[in-house]
Amino acid sequence: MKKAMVIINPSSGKEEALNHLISVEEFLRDHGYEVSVNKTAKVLDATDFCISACKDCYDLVVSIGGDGTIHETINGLIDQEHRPKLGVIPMGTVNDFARALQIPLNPAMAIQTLTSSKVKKVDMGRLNNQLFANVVAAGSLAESLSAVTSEDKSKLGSFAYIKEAIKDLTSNPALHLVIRHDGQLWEGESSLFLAALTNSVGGFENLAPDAAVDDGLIHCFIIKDLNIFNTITVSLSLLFGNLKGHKDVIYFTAKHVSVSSPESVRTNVDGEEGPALPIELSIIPRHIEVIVPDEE
Ligand SMILES: Nc1ncnc2c1ncn2[C@@H]1O[C@H](COP(=O)(O)OP(=O)(O)OP(=O)(O)O)[C@@H](O)[C@H]1O
Repeated sequence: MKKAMVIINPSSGKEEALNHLISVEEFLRDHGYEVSVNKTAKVLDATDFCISACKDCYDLVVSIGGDGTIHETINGLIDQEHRPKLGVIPMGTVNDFARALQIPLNPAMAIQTLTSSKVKKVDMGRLNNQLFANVVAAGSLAESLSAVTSEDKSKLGSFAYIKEAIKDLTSNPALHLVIRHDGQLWEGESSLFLAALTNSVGGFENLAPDAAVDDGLIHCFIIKDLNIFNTITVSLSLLFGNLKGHKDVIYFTAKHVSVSSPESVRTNVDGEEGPALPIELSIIPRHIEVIVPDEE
């Protein structure tokens, strides 16, 4: 019999994940799976559950939660001989990973995709010794994005990030960053460095419109030191999907990137607080298999 492990974060989004648990279990059982359910209670529980799913040769791991839960789940796949397929029921406030893969944000519809015959091989990023699925951000802005409250995200959606960004860019100085990418060097003052694997970042599905989930590339944006006027124009470019065309934004793609700073700088990884600089980023092409909706 096929085996599915459900990893559910009851605290994600508006704390409604548990309302959908029985439907997920019933749907999987009706489709021939033996189902085990693991509820997360604290940081890294999802990673530990996913490691045991790999060791016990599960066919499928279903992550019910937000991008942070997916981040912790995929980190259980590192260096495992057997890697189950991943199914996603988006229950977070932003759900970038689901958006990028066109997985329905409506939970009842997302459940139906779990038996889709379409499986997509998706790139993963490696940051030092962990994986990331969506985005790494560094700079004072990244630190304040980590501080966006769940309450604000639920109320304002992606605009919670714009609100925090404008507050940050108008009050904090830019940082000195040293960025090496595929043999090239950029050094200067920057308000934010972003490395994206998918088109959707912070709920803005247009942030990196060229980023395909399986293109083997890290899509990088260096946002230079901004004054208040440029902060507004950069925010508008972001909204209208032309961030890379803004005169104060440097855009490039790479397979290896290192970021360091003489200052003490923290990062944000897949929406959660990440390690301090320096960081090394690389791409692991088509590393995990995600169940996505069948073609219309
Ligand atoms: N039972 C729990 N109570 C509180 N926090 C939890 C629990 N289980 C896991 N966590 C933590 O929740 C965070 C992940 O939340 P997740 O990102 O899934 O939801 P979200 O923040 O609402 O969604 P999004 O990232 O899409 O905005 C991780 O830091 C994880 O360690």
